Amino acid sequence: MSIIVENLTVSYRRRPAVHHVDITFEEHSMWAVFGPNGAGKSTFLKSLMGLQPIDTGSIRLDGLTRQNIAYLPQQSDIDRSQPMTVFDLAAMGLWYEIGFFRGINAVQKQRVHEALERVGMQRFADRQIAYLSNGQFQRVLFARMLVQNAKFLLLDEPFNAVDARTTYELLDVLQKCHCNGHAIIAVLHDYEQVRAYFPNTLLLAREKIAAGATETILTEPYLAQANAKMQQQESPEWCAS
Ligand SMILES: Nc1ncnc2c1ncn2[C@@H]1O[C@H](COP(=O)(O)OP(=O)(O)OP(=O)(O)O)[C@@H](O)[C@H]1O
Repeated sequence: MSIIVENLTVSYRRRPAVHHVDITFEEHSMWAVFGPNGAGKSTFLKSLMGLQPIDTGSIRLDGLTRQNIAYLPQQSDIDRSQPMTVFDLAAMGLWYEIGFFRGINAVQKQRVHEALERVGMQRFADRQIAYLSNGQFQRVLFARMLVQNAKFLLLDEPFNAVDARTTYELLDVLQKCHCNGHAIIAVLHDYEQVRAYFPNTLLLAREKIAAGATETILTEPYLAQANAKMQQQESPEWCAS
């Protein structure tokens, strides 16, 4: 089982945000996607999910269906004002199994409660999501992702605007998912988190700068190369090819 990305280019108004990227994500792997601001990290993740049209190249799901990939978008992409309880939001992880209109059975209900338990939100099951803190809301989004029970978990800046304790506990949840055989691909900004928790890193600066074992990728020469590449691409002379 793998996600195979070949020669991927994704543009906004003909300007590439992701440029000729090749990489394969194998099952059971744990990857950080790291790079400067505007490096195309979120765009890359959205294109893996089929949420962003691609210009060239391909994304092949080998031995996987879309149902096997769960996606946790940035909090800013989610409308929190709608009336919905914590339980209902977590239960949306069952969508691939039941669609919008069927009710959930006792076993599925139990799965939702277990997922809420794993992220420390079981006692808030009946609370409206509008009343949650950022950290609590992120815990519920993690529960929704756990309920889906997908083979690959894709997360876009999951710890942005989240308190330190929640970040630590959710990193622990991710590590357990990895130990239980799930593959994880997360866009992250925090160098120390990547070094401490993620065995592999894809370093992006619109192009792939490097990919592989984190200790060999998050090094001064590669990081400098990523920054230089971004500056070069910001210049008016840079012409995508
Ligand atoms: N919807 C959009 N329309 C036009 N341009 C966009 C859009 N989304 C992103 N971009 C541009 O594409 C480039 C890559 O953006 P993206 O958000 O993928 O990068 P990122 O690495 O996730 O950035 P950050 O770390 O700042 O969140 C940036 O130059 C950004 O301005």
